[in-house]
Amino acid sequence: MGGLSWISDEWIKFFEVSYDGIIIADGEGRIVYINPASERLEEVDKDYIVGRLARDLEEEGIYEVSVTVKTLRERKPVSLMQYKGGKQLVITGIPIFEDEEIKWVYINERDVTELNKIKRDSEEVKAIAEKYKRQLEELQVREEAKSEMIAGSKAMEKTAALLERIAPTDILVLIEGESGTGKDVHARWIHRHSLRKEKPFVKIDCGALSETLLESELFGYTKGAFTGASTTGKKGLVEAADGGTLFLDEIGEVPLGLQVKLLRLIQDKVFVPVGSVEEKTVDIRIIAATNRNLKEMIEEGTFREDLYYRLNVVPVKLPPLRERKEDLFYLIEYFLQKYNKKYGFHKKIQNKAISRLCDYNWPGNIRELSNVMERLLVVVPKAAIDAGDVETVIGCRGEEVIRTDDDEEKCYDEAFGEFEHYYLKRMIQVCKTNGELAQKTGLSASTLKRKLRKYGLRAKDRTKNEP
Ligand SMILES: Nc1ncnc2c1ncn2[C@@H]1O[C@H](COP(=O)(O)OP(=O)(O)OP(=O)(O)O)[C@@H](O)[C@H]1O
Repeated sequence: MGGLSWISDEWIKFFEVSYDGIIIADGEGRIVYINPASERLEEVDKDYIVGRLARDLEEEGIYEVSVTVKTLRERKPVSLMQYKGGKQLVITGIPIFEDEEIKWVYINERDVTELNKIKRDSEEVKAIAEKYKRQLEELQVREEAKSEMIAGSKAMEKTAALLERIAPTDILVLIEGESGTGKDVHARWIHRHSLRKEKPFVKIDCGALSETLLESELFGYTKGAFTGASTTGKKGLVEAADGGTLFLDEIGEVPLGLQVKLLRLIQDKVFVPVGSVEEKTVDIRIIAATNRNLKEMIEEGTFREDLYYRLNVVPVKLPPLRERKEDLFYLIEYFLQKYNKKYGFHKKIQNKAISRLCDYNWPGNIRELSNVMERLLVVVPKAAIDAGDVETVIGCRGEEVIRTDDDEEKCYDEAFGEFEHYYLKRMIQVCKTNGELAQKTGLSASTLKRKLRKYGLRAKDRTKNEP
């Protein structure tokens, strides 16, 4: 091994099996050792290289740029990137000094072709994923824009006209309506027709989370704000909505403690992340929605009056479907087309079937109608849906439908009792509070209490005054 006789054979064995190329030159730049990996990477023969001066090999073109020459010249570690036979090599030269003179130059050569390919591939995969994500988002926006908001009845036409006027402003909107009446659809419509439409629309269901979780989801938290908090902290949804719209769904479910913080956000557009003392400012439009009677909640002391008046600048009331039967015809037609298109059908619906749909009370509102229409189209193997098919599909809900086929067998009291039982059960599902139940049924608290007991029904009320 020439000038390397001072290195033990054991060490040379390590060099020989190294995957990296290793070259050692002396202080004059004469190659004294080259390992098999370097021969392979540089496509050279050690018998031709060892004993030769690096600068001669550079002149001969064996090495395009000799790292040995460069290291000797610069007297410090040098790194170069070179291409050889389709390979990409990173070559590093390290001078080893003795009495301030360079005694040896140690050269390490690493093939980074695969590494770079993996990096390039992963960048390409990332770019493709990004592209698809963008396309998906665009598609979603277009789909959303396409999804119409059907408003056939006079009441809903008025609401639509109001929304058109207020959408381009930043005015606060409070949407009230039972579950499934279209609060989400209306909030998204306002955003899509606002000046913020290119910015995010962020929805949070305030009823789905505990107070602590809701606060950290909304306002985010700083690192280590609580046990289990991420070490980096987390941005909240309020910040995610910056520039766009924040849709606070089920606002009536926000606990009193958090209502003060929401008031501050609505009034001054400022908030404080959990665990922080610094206020942050955002530019957001707020739309809130509820299926609770907030006025009643104020009386009960469970909703702040100041927050209610702040939110309720423009109230949008969405009546239940049973109170706007005119819309039903348009909605039936809309869902018929929608699901025909989705499943590639050309099904029709007979007038008697429409009239049967109109008889139904729709406690689940438009969401229920949408589900029923989809089921009808999918499960009925006929070109035209008839009244019997509607009976079958709605009847699948068991006791939700009053069976009339054997009414003639019953006395008045029995038939009426069945109806009353069904009616009260439905109303309990629809009404959120006992006050609302009393108001909608027109029954006094004591009568309600008696009748509910008679049928073994329980109001799922959250108010204190049980009837
Ligand atoms: N005016 C409408 N035109 C067409 N489809 C509608 C309309 N309103 C609601 N829908 C449809 O009805 C379903 C329920 O609507 P949405 O989720 O907006 O109701 P919601 O009042 O927000 O319900 P919840 O209170 O349960 O969240 C959705 O599938 C929606 O697409």
